[in-house]
Amino acid sequence: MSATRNLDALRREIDAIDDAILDLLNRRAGLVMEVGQVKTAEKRDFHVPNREREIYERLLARNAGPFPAEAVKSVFREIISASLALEAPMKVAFLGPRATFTHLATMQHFGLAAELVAQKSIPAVFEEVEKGRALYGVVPVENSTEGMVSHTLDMFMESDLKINAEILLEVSHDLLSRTGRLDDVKKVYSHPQAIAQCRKWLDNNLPGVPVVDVASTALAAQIVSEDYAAAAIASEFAAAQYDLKVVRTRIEDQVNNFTRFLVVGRKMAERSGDDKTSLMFSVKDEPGILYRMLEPFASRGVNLSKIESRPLKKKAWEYIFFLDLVGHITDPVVAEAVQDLGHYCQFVKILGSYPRAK
Ligand SMILES: O=C(O)C(=O)C[C@]1(C(=O)O)C=C[C@@H](O)C=C1
Repeated sequence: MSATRNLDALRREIDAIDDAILDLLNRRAGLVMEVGQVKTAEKRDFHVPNREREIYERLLARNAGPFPAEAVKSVFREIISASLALEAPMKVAFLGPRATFTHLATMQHFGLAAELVAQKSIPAVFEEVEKGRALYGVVPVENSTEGMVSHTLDMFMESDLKINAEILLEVSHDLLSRTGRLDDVKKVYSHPQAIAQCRKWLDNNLPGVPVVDVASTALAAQIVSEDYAAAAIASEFAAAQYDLKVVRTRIEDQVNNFTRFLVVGRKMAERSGDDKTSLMFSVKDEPGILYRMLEPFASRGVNLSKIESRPLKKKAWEYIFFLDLVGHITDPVVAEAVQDLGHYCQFVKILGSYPRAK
């Protein structure tokens, strides 16, 4: 006799476990609904990112496998997303159209039960949140295939929204078409940055085939859904959305291609213990100023993770700086350094302290 149990017996046991999981999920949902009533009575926020983080961290530390850590995170992200929707529906605006990488990043961060609303532009995403029609907005900020860093950074010059979180998404491009055959492709559509990221692959595999720039990878997929002789460079997710076949996967020239997105909201995020702070400022135009504006951070050992400059639109040759540092604005050394920086600046604006994405 074999030591392994037969398939029917194993499946019966799996069924019993699934029943127990489902019963527990419903018991959990009942408690969450009670939490919702308490929050309504006490006028508290329904969405509590710090509590969610605590749950993930506790479970990931507890998990001994073989169920993969990544799957623990995604299963519980959906459980919590659906639970929150039982308390109060949560609306999140993102830079659309649907099936862009921003859409993917938004789903990854908020789960599938949040109500995700596509917007036509970065200013429209900000406006939805400013007017209170959405609780959060998601926009690309760095190395993006959907939009430029500068558009998002410029928004903070006028807007008082705060950065609540950052999302890092590994961006991978597929070639998509109606037929799924490389020989049929007589034209390629995509966003200019996606095209740039797949340049070598295109030269080697589709030499001489015209490549057309469009506003987003999702729009490329939409166009191709009506043209049998064309292909789009877009995500695998766009293939499903626009009923396209995958001609080739992962056609980007560089692996490990990450795009960074920002989640903006009307309030400051709470401290998580491993945070980052973004700020913007403009300095007086005088000799040695660049050196002096970095000194308050260097002398206190505050780690700067990024600095960018943008021309001030109203005045030629004057610049605004965007700075990311490691730490929370309520950390004494960070607060002191920022206060010192203020002595050399026309203005300093804190854009938010938020958990560092891993
Ligand atoms: O603990 C809470 O405050 C809840 O609302 C419950 C819960 C959860 O499902 O665990 C749901 C949403 C919140 O963002 C955090 C946690």
